[in-house]
Amino acid sequence: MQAAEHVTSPATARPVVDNFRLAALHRYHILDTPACEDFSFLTELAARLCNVPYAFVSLVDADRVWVKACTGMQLGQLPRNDSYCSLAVLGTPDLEIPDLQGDPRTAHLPLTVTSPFMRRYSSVALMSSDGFAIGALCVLDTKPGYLDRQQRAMLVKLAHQVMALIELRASEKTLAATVRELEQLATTDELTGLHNRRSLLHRLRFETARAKRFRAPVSAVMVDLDYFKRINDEFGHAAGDQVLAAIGQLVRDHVREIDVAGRYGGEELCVVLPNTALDGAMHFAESLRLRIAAQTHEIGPRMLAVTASFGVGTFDHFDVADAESLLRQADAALYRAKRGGRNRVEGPSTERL
Ligand SMILES: Nc1nc2c(ncn2[C@@H]2O[C@H](COP(=O)(O)OP(=O)(O)OP(=O)(O)O)[C@@H](O)[C@H]2O)c(=O)[nH]1
Repeated sequence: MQAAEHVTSPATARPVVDNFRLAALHRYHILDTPACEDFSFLTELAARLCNVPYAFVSLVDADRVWVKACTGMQLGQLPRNDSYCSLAVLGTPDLEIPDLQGDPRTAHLPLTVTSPFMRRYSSVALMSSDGFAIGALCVLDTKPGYLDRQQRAMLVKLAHQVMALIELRASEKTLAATVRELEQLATTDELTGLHNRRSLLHRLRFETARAKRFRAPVSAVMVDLDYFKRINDEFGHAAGDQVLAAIGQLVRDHVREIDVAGRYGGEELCVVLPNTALDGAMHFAESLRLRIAAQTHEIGPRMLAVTASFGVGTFDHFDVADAESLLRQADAALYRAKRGGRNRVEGPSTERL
C-alpha cells in the first residue's frame, strides 16, 4: 500500500518520466475510443469484488484523465489535476486513500466536495509493457475504508486483465493496418500507383458481373501510349519509367473514386467505369486524351509531350457477355485508334452496336 505522504500531489510539477509515460500511453491508441463491453465487465467485476459502488478504468493523459470504462456513474473525462488517478500514476503501483476528505491531496477535489462526495479511493496502476503507469483501475466509495488483502490481490489481477485487453486491442489495430498495407501492396502496380493487372482483372470481373445482375452499364477504356518505344530508345528506360509514372498519377487524379484504373501491361493502361454508358465513357476517354497530350515531362534538359490512343468498350447492350469480351471490344477499338493515326479515341465498332 502507498503511504499517503509519499505520493506526489497532482498540482505539483510533473517529473520528466511523465513524458515517457505519456509516450507509452499514446502508443496504445486507446484514448477516445468508443465504449467497449469487455472493459465495462472488468470494472463491474472490480466493484463487486471490492464491495464498492464505483469502479473506473482511467487513463492519465497530459492534461486530462480519460475514462475508458466505468461502473456506478458515467464519467467521460476530467481535468488531470481534479482526479485521484493522477496520483496513482506517479506514485507506487498500489494506492490506498482511506479518507479522501481527510487527505490534503484530495480533500478539495470536485468528486470529494460535490456529489457523490467520495470518501475512499483504492487503485492499481495499469503498467505498459515497457514499465510505465498509463492509468489505473480504481474503486471508490462514499464511505471511508480500504481494501483487505484479498480484495487488493483481486484488484491487481483485474488490472492485469485490463492491461492485457489494452494490449490486445492495440495488436488488433496494428494487425489490421498491416493487412491493409499488404493488400495495398498486393494490388498496386509499383511504378504507376494504379491497380496491377491481377487486381484490375479481378475488379473488372466483379463490375461486369454486377452490371449484368443489375442491368446497369459498365465501360472499359484501354489506353496505350503512342510510340513509347522511341522514348525508351532515345532517352533510356528510366526516362520511360518516369513518363509512365507521371501518366499513372494523372490517370489516378482524373478518375472517380468508384472507377478502377489499372496497368494492363507494359505501357497499356485500362480504366473500368462502373455505371457508365458509352457516351460517358467516350467523354471520359476524350478528356483523358487531352490531359495526357497537354502534360509535359522533363527529361534532362528536354521537355517531352506524349500522346495516347484510346479504345472504349461498353456493356449496355447484350452481345458483351463477360469481362473478357468487354476487354476484347475495347482492345479492338484501340487497334482502330492506332490504325487511324493514334492520339485519338475509338468506340465499339458500329456493326456491333
Ligand atoms: N520504360 C518502360 N518501358 C516500358 C515498360 N513497359 C513497356 N515498356 C515499353 O513500351 C514500349 C512499347 O512499344 P510498342 O509496343 O512497340 O509500342 P509503341 O512504341 O508505344 O508504339 P504504338 O503503341 O504502336 O504507338 C516498348 O519499348 C516497351 O519496352 C515499362 O515499365 N517501363
